[in-house]
Amino acid sequence: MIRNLSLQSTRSLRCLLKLRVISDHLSASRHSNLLIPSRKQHNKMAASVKYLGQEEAQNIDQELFNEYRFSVDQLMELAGLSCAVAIATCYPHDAVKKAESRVLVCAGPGNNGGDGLVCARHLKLFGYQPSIFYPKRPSKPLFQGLVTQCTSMNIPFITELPSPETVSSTYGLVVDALFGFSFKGDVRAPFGEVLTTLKSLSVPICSIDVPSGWNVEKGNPDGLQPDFLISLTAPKMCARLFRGRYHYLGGRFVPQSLAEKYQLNLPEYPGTECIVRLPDQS
Ligand SMILES: NC(=O)C1=CN([C@@H]2O[C@H](COP(=O)(O)OP(=O)(O)OC[C@H]3O[C@@H](n4cnc5c(N)ncnc54)[C@H](OP(=O)(O)O)[C@@H]3O)[C@@H](O)[C@H]2O)[C@@H](O)CC1
Ligand SMILES: [K+]
Repeated sequence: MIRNLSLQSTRSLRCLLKLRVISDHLSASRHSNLLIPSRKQHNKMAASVKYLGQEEAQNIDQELFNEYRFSVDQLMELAGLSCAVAIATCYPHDAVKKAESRVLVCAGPGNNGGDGLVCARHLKLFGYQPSIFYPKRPSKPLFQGLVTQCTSMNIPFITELPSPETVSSTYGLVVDALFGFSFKGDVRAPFGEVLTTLKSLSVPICSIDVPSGWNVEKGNPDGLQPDFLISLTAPKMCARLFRGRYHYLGGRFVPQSLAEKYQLNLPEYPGTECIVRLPDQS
């Protein structure tokens, strides 16, 4: 009798889990049925897409700039746009709980932060109400230009990061653009407390390229646990430990010869889309 019961309960648990996966796909694909690869494609991607080490990611970065002569601005614009498209796909206006779809973008001192500024600008154009927290700004013209563009589009910059409770009650979504694949060692001020605040939020966190504060290869079990991750160019090794709901690939700018040289085995992007969903790692 007990055996039957437990058998039944495992069966019903399994079908509940299946329903959950289907409903997740349906809710995300409600706005983007093109972006959810079939189960077959999923399996193919899971099997073959390459997860990059930190040095490899930096080498590809350098090759894009030095061999292929891309400018940082070009890649950052494409990367930031893909972040905004993926976020809008997964968190359409009605899903961003707070009134006027308020989003807080936390930008760091490097190019990951630059992606965040570009993402904020595109989210504004998509009808979201982004604000930006940008505590440490590089003095380079690229970043000054990005700040000017945001300011001229009435995207406010906040100078202090409020308490987790205030952030969670003011914004429906937080974009983590603090650190990407060049994060190294223990987090240095002023970003330690920023990460502590982000870890205590009760609203979804969308991480760009790498969940900030994670070791790019080994991850960080005590670190941020974002709901959403968009890997740029190709996923980093730590992305294998991502357990949120949405994992996307963006930054559709990799020349075939470079993809072949590093055997990236990137999945196909559907049609003209600038993002593609990657399979869950669970
Ligand atoms: N290549 C591509 O395909 C593309 C790459 N793109 C984007 O570039 C990102 C990589 O950008 P990135 O190299 O500027 O490094 P990033 O991760 O932003 O951080 C560097 C900054 O963080 C700081 N810092 C580091 N460790 C720290 C710590 N423990 N505690 C505190 N601070 C720390 C470090 O300071 P430093 O060590 O130099 O003093 C430096 O200021 C990549 O993830 C992607 O998002 C896209 O734009 C386009 C396509
Ligand atoms: K990040």
